Amino acid sequence: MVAPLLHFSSQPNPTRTSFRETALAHSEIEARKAVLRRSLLLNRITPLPSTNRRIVTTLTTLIYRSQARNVACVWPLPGEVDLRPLCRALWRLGRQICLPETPPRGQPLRFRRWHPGVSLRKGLFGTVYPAAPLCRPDLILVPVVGFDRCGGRLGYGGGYYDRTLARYRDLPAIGYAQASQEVTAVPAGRHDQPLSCLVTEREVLHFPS
Ligand SMILES: Nc1nc2c(c(=O)[nH]1)N(C=O)[C@@H](CNc1ccc(C(=O)N[C@@H](CCC(=O)O)C(=O)O)cc1)CN2
Ligand SMILES: Nc1ncnc2c1ncn2[C@@H]1O[C@H](COP(=O)(O)OP(=O)(O)OP(=O)(O)O)[C@@H](O)[C@H]1O
Repeated sequence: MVAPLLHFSSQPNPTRTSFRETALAHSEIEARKAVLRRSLLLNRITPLPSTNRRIVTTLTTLIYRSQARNVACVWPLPGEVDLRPLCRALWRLGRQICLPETPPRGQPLRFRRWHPGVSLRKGLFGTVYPAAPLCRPDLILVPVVGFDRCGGRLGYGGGYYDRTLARYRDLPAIGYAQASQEVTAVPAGRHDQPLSCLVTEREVLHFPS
C-alpha cells in the first residue's frame, strides 16, 4: 500500500513532490495505525467486573455533573468495556440515552433513542442499535481500541467516530478504555478529532482544546 507511492520520488516537479510527501505521510500514518490496531486487538483482555465497574462509576459521576440531557452511549462489542450498566444508571437518573447505528463505511454514525426493554436490531460489524427514532446527542461517549496520554485515539479503523465528531464539533466527547489499552503514541492523522477527556479504571485524562 505504501510502496507504489515511492515510485513518484523521481519526479523533479516541486508541486508533485509536495503532493507525494502529503500522500506518503498519510499512507504511512494509516499503515502504522493498522499495525498498532492489530496488536492492540490481539492483546486485548476482556475487562474484569471490577475494572468495568470503576469505569462506569467514573463516567456516571462525570455525566451526572454535566448539563448533558441526551447521552450517546455504546452497546459493547466482545472484549470492550461494557457500558450497559451506565445506560441503565443514566436512564434512572432521568437522562435520555441514544446508541449509534453503524451505516455503510464512509458515513457518520446516526443515533437512535434507547430505553430499557427497547428492541435491538443487528447492525454492521456485530453492532446492534435500537429500533427507535433518531435523536441528537449533546454528549458523546467514544469507544477506544488504543489511546495515548496526549489525546491520541485509535478505533476499529472505520473512521466512524472521526466523521461523527467532525459533525458535532462543539459537543463534549469522552473516550473510555482499560488502562492496559494505553500506548506511547497513536500516530495523528489529518481527520482525527480531539477527545475532551478519557476515562480508565485508574484515572481521568483531560485534553484541553
Ligand atoms: N461497541 C462499539 N460500537 C461501535 C463502535 C465501536 O468501536 N464499538 N464503532 C466504532 O467506530 C462503530 C462500529 N465500527 C466498527 C468498524 C469496524 C469494525 C471491524 O472491522 N470489525 C472487525 C473485527 C475486528 C477485530 O475484533 O479484530 C470485523 O467485524 O471483522 C468494527 C466496528 C459504531 N459502533
Ligand atoms: N471526516 C473524515 N473525512 C474523510 N475521511 C475520514 C474522516 N474521518 C476519518 N476518515 C478516514 O477514515 C479512515 C479510518 O480512520 P481512522 O483509522 O482514524 O479510524 P479510527 O479512528 O480507528 O476508527 P473510528 O473513528 O471508527 O473509531 C482513514 O482513512 C481516515 O482518513
